[in-house]
Amino acid sequence: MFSQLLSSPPASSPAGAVACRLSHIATRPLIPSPLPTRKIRLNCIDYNGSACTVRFMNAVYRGLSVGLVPINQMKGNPPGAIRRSSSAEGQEDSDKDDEDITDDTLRATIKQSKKVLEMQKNLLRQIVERRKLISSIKDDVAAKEDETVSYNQNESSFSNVDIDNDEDFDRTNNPRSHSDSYAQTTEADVLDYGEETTDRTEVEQSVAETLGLLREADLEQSQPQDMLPVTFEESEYYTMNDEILEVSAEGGMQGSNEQQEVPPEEGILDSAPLAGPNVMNVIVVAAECAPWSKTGGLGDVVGALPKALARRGHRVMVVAPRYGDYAEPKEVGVRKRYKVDGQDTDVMYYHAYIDCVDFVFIDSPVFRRIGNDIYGGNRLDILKRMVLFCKAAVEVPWHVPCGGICYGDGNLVFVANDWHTSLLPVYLKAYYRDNGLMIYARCVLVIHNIAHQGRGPVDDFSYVDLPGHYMDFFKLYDPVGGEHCNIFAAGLKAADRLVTVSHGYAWELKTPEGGWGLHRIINDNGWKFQGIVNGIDTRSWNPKFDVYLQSDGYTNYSLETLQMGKSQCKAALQRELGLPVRDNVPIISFIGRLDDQKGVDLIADAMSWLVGQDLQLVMLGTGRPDLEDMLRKFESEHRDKIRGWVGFSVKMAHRFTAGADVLLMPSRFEPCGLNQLYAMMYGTVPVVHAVGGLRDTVKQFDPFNETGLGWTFKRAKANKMIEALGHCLNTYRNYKKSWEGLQRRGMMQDLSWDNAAQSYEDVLVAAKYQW
Ligand SMILES: Nc1ncnc2c1ncn2[C@@H]1O[C@H](COP(=O)(O)OP(=O)(O)O[C@H]2O[C@H](CO)[C@@H](O)[C@H](O)[C@H]2O)[C@@H](O)[C@H]1O
Repeated sequence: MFSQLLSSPPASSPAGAVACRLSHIATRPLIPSPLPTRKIRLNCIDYNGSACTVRFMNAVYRGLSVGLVPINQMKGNPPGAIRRSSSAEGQEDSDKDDEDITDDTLRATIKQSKKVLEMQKNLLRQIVERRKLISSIKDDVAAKEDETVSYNQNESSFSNVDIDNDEDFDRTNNPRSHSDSYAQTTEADVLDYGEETTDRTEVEQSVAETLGLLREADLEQSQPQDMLPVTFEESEYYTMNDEILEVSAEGGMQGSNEQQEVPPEEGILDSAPLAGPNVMNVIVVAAECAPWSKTGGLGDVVGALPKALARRGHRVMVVAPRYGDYAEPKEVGVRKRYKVDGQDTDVMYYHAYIDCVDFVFIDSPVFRRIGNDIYGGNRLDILKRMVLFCKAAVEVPWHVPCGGICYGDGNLVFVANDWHTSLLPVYLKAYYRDNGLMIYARCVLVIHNIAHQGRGPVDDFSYVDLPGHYMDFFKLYDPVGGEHCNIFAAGLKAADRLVTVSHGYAWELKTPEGGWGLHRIINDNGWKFQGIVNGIDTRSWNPKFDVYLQSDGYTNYSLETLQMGKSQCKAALQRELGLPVRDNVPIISFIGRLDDQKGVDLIADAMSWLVGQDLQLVMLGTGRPDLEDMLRKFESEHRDKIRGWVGFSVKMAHRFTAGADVLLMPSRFEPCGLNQLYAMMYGTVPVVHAVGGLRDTVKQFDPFNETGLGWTFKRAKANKMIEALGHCLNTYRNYKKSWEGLQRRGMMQDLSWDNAAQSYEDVLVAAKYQW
């Protein structure tokens, strides 16, 4: 099929660049026939050195390259019919067309193509400008609408403020508002050019689609049902007049001197796919995905890693439950039925395409209205939800057409996350691969936190709906739980590869203390296990672009404006929390789930020392009721120094990070930790327990060599934490230059997901070729 067209062009072929550039197409799954296409013409040179008009057949639509076929061979031929078709008729047509093409035609063609490219360049510039404009207008509007809880010392305490999850996510719309603004930009652009010729509109639309700008709804409105949008690949090479021009999706032709001030990581490729021939279909499956659903770091990872994989050229989908009425995802009109505990349960699918990633949400009554309590309910309720979710998720590549075409099961790797989706690799094996289906699909399982495993009595096995011999995957004995059914254990055994979120945690997981009963299984599967340190979403967690710093006296800042910007944010935070506004008092912050893991009790143990210092302590968290009460109590006892914000507020998490001088993370264990990474990005110096990912990411400050990023303490004990904090405060107060050095080194790191995505790609490739 297309591989015949695209592989091994004659060495002399001027079209070699086109062909080689698109060679990864051959590795993609087969596409359904008849292939829905929409005509867009690109004049270029074929393998024989002749001019030809090529037509993208839904080509590279939404990251999936499905074909590049010379238009003169499309006439009457199915997609598989290619230039060197053995069909006599095809050969005749082809020869005749070749003869018709003269040098003049070629010159005219090249001229026309140049015009088209110039037009694209202009359009791209306009899109970038409009997107900036619209998103700044939207941010202003959002900022005005944003509920601000102004603190009144005489009235209420912050510790009484519980932030409603949904409400907060509504206010946390920023990643989504970007996508909205894309969509609006596109609408505006399309309107502007509404009077133009069809050809031009097609090109513009394709460019807009390249940028991920068109929403599903836009496409439905603007095109006949049977025509799918076409697009140039995010960044494509065209051979023109022996020149290779690279069209950058961001700012027109590469090499242009224009400097655009836009947030990084917009999910838009500005170069050829970095993954090269390793381009794959990747489906990330998780119980939460920010900004739609988030209880902690898992949501952040699932919201960001897929975009980084997409930037490398992979076709990437995220599958998560639909907990609420999300604005962007639209129903795809597919309904499927799965058995859970003997009962038929219907699911529907919602889809949105944002930042080059397909987000698919599985809708069922069991997921609705639990957005504020994703892991709530009794053990069996949660288990049944996860059975349904995993059964549905594993079939998504067959049932959910993303951009009109299902992913299919070829060249496919699932990435499951934590125990909630550990049934996925088991189902993939038991239902499909054991039966000769989906034999090329693989599953990588990522461990974000081994403390939660989906443990239950052995009888729980009856709910997972698997053949009896699979019991061995689940049955586990350990001194704590006795003989029990362990969902995570089954996933670890069945997955093709295992990843955890830092090197330190990878090591800890192999120990009895760190493996929480699963260390033996992890050791047995050590050959397929490795650590990859998380990255961060440097668009939403970036002091330069942070939308939560654009109102209430906060300000965006960067390395260049660090001192002024940060002290303005500090003053704004003190004002917002009703603390004395003083620039020279250090603010220490804590953000996190209030549970054993995060070591908030160490802060309690150190309270008398803390309140004896000239400092301000601000804590944001939700979780165990006794720890929530503790926060409230600290605040009421030390109103001049301490604020304990009980609730989940993404806005306040950003503002704490920007306004504080120090982030305290006394976690007992920490697989990776994202808050310390966010803190460093904002010039906030971390003081952490040297464990798991915290040890990997926070290098101890060395005052003699002026190196390091913060302070670490080796044991999770209050006195050790106090010691580290003491050094930290001494440096803050007496060694301003060293302090600034710490801040700057933290901010200058590349903490983006791009590095981690590359390592994930290696794992995906290893899984793909593993039998
Ligand atoms: N009250 C609150 N209001 C608003 N935001 C709040 C909040 N409490 C926490 N958050 C946010 O939730 C996230 C927490 O992420 P972490 O990685 O620090 O921990 P978590 O234990 O949830 O994640 C697990 O998975 C991640 C991802 O792999 C690992 O980094 C980590 O070590 C592991 O325990 C951050 O974005 C933080 O700002």
